[in-house]
Amino acid sequence: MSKHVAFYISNDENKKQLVKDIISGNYINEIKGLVSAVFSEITLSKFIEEELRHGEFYISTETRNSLKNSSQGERRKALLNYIIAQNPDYIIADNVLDSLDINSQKEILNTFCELSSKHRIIQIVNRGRDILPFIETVYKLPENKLIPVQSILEFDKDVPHHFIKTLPQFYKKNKIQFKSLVRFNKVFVSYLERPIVNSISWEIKPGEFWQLIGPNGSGKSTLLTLISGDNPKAYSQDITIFGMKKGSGESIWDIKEHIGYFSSELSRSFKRSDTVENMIISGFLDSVGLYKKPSDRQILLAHQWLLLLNMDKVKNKSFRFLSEGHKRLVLIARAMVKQPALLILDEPTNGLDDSDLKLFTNLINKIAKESDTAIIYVSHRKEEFIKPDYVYELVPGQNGSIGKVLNVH
Ligand SMILES: Nc1ncnc2c1ncn2[C@@H]1O[C@H](COP(=O)(O)OP(=O)(O)OP(=O)(O)O)[C@@H](O)[C@H]1O
Repeated sequence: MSKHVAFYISNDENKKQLVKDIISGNYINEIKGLVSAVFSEITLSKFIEEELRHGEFYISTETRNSLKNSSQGERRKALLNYIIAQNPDYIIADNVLDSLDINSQKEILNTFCELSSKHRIIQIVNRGRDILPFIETVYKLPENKLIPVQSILEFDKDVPHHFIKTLPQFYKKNKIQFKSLVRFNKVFVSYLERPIVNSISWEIKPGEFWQLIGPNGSGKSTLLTLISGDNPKAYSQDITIFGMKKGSGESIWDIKEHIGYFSSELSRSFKRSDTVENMIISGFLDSVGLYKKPSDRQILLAHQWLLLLNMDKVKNKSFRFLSEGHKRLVLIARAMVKQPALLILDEPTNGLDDSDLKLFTNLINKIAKESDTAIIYVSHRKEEFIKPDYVYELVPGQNGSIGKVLNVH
């Protein structure tokens, strides 16, 4: 078998099991008993858990921050440096380019290219375009059998991914009509005296579709937490959310009521075995699991979403056993059932395979077109299928990132 190989898998395949099987030498006999290191989200989550449990940093970032308080990109860079210091015989690299801005992608690619001259690299990948340049053979794993992929074109099979029905239009009685959803006026945030964002003036109006971009650590998630009410630093700033000035006595629920939220981490955090239908209905209550009897109207609306997603036949199945792509569709429906004024999508396509990516982005474009919900879509990748109305870019500087509205048309 060639030295550097990739396993091209879909979101349906069990990645944890695959990593175990690789390490135990089930697929590549020569690596049995050698020292491995795994570069993946799962490894990072384990280190973050250790940090929380023992209060000790096993890995720290360039800014000497804990992993928990670091941005996604900073975490990945820190993990790679840690792995290099361990000097393993081989590295299993899972979704290498996820969560990284273009410059960090280049940096990590270069590092992996250098590493490949000394260490065997085994890549796990679910997007054709992410296959590392030095990979010699790509395998698929139908029924756990290794089948070499003959041509890269195999990844671009054009499967139809449309949603035929229109979006459920079951409007809320007494729906509040906002003039403006989010208004930041010269917002400044620092952590431990390090300025993060500086003089951010940004307004989001009803129905607008914004993409928020900026390199790793530029403050994108920080801005989202200022909006969603999770960041106490918002109170000392001139921020108005849904017509309420921050610090004017509004509760976190006054804000959350109007926000639908989705991140790729969210789909991993649901570990209970709720049905697909209950999962959607729980979006009305912002709860994990369903503790109240839903109303007829709530059930009807959830069914309309199930029909739209073509998932009415699996409504009684456990959410946990859906493919990653289908889980995300259900979680978008969950975020949308209450017809929020604002839908926040934080790196929503991380880890999606080629096929699920198309399905997912089609749903987002449909929501942008057919509903009056405004969208903030945070992503590093230029998602070719996503068509925002506006792009807001965070540009880092010594005094924190400043914001720029880019012309997309
Ligand atoms: N609670 C905190 N304490 C200390 N530093 C923090 C905290 N939260 C965020 N930071 C720092 O603020 C900076 C901005 O982080 P943020 O997560 O907003 O960036 P980002 O643009 O979303 O990055 P990425 O794209 O990599 O996720 C980072 O350097 C991060 O380490």
